[in-house]
Amino acid sequence: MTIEQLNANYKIAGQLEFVDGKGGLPMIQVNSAKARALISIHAGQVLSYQPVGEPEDLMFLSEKAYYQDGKAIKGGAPVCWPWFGADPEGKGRPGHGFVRNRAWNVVATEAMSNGDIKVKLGLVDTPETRAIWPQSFSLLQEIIIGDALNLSLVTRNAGKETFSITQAFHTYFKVGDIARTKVLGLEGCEYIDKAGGNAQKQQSGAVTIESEVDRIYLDVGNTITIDDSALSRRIQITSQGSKTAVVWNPWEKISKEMADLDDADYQRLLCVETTNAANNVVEVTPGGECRLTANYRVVRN
Ligand SMILES: O=P(O)(O)OC[C@H]1O[C@H](O)[C@H](O)[C@@H](O)[C@@H]1O
Repeated sequence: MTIEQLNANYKIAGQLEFVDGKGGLPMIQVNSAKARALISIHAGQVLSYQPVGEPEDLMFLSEKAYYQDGKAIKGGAPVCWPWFGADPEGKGRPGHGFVRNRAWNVVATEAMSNGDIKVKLGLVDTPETRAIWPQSFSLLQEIIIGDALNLSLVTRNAGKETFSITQAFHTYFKVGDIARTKVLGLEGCEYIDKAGGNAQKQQSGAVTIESEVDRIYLDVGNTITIDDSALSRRIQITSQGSKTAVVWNPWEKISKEMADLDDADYQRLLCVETTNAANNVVEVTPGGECRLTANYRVVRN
């Protein structure tokens, strides 16, 4: 659909419109009484979210991000699906699955009675996706933009066999200064230290970032908080349908190596990802569905 057709079908006057985004990718701009947001239909990815009255975006979005078919957009809330991390079958398929670098469809937009804006984006299997992953599926992402940002990813098995998935909202949060940022809520959790030879360790106290951090926390609770003293804010992440969480910061060397990150970006980003990863594999039976939800809210004292 063209931008004109999308606007004719789904625009919400004064609050939501479709625009030609960077790289000519179609995007959704939300500007309501509660918040501003930018969503890329390509990749089904929220790129920006800022509640009214908050001085800063919640999300980090790289100045050097790619905006092209076949590439992931570095920043915002990428969707990793139907696997998190490297190809689980070692066949050389793309890391983090294949839905974060292809076009999704607009399913619906809605102005809710409480002033929130709801956007539904979808993706179903095609010959192209079945060549990568031989399953019939229907994926629906519900994005609710209000005082908080609520993301839900609903996986439906449209085939005849049970399939297994891992998945993530691989969200990049903006932080004022990584050296003054802590992650709370993971105290005492076991984690797989991907930057440390996949050793299993136990978290003692708050998570602080002083070098590359790439960890899958296991059996986590449903609330994790980013405490960012440089921006004087805390971001509360509440999840449902997830028993693992990933904390990632590339630190200096990887920031320099990644062409879609600026050298110093590790100082201003932190990924805290709501996941089904590692041992938290989810089975979806024919006709069945599973739902992964992440809710992001700025909390001030
Ligand atoms: O650069 P990407 O493919 O988006 O991946 C960025 C990072 O994502 C996750 O957090 C993984 O745990 C990391 O191992 C990976 O490096």
